[in-house]
Amino acid sequence: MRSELLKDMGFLPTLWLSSFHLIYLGASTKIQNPIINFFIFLKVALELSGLKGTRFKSVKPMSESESYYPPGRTLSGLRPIIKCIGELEVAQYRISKSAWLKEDEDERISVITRRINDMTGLTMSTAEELQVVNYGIGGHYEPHFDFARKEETNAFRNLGTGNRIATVLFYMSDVEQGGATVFPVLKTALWPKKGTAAFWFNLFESGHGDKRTRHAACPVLAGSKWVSNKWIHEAGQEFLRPCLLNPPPEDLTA
Ligand SMILES: O=C(O)CCC(=O)C(=O)O
Ligand SMILES: [Fe+2]
Repeated sequence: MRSELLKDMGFLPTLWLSSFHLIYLGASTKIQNPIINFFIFLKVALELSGLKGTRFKSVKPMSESESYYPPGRTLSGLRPIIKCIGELEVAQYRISKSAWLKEDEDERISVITRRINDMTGLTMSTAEELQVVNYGIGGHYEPHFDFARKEETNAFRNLGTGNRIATVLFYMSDVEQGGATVFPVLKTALWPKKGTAAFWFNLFESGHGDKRTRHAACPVLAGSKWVSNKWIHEAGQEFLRPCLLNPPPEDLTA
């Protein structure tokens, strides 16, 4: 049925087959209509790409030194995360620049949020702000989970909205070489392509973290990589993605 529909739409089959990455993990999803959701997905992803270059109030330009390495430190062993708000954070696990874009800052951000709600069927009322990330050459993010694991009892506590139930990752640019998002357990690589996006549930319906969602951003070898993340939280999803009492197999949880 889907392929018949796509044939009628002419240009879509290639996009659907080669550019659109949608990962479904867990027993079920509330994405009922893949065709409609595909259009919304594509539209949001393209709109996001169009945001590049926009000046946002909360995003202060970085000085030359901030956009490189912290003064007085050597390259060895230091991997700074450079935040566009001008703060610099040194981390062992990633090199990137990031900014959080507020709803009320630009009409396009709230439109995008509404579309993410349309395409996932999940409420955005407890979601985090949109995070835009840029990786230069060598920029990467080591394997991690987006959700807080059992032992990380304090993570997201200040938000009061539970764990990160799902992730939407938009690719806002192509990358000349490198920069794939890899899911080692799933043996899956998503190659960044402007206007595409990935969606996955981080948590099972029981609320347990899904180990299979472990992922990493491979180093950018040539070019520059732009992505944005929308992290959707548990609170408010009770009737949209009802809980299951049965826990998943222990070896799948983290
Ligand atoms: O840049 C990517 O491909 C993945 C980013 C990511 O996993 C994250 O920001 O949590
Ligand atoms: Fe991630």
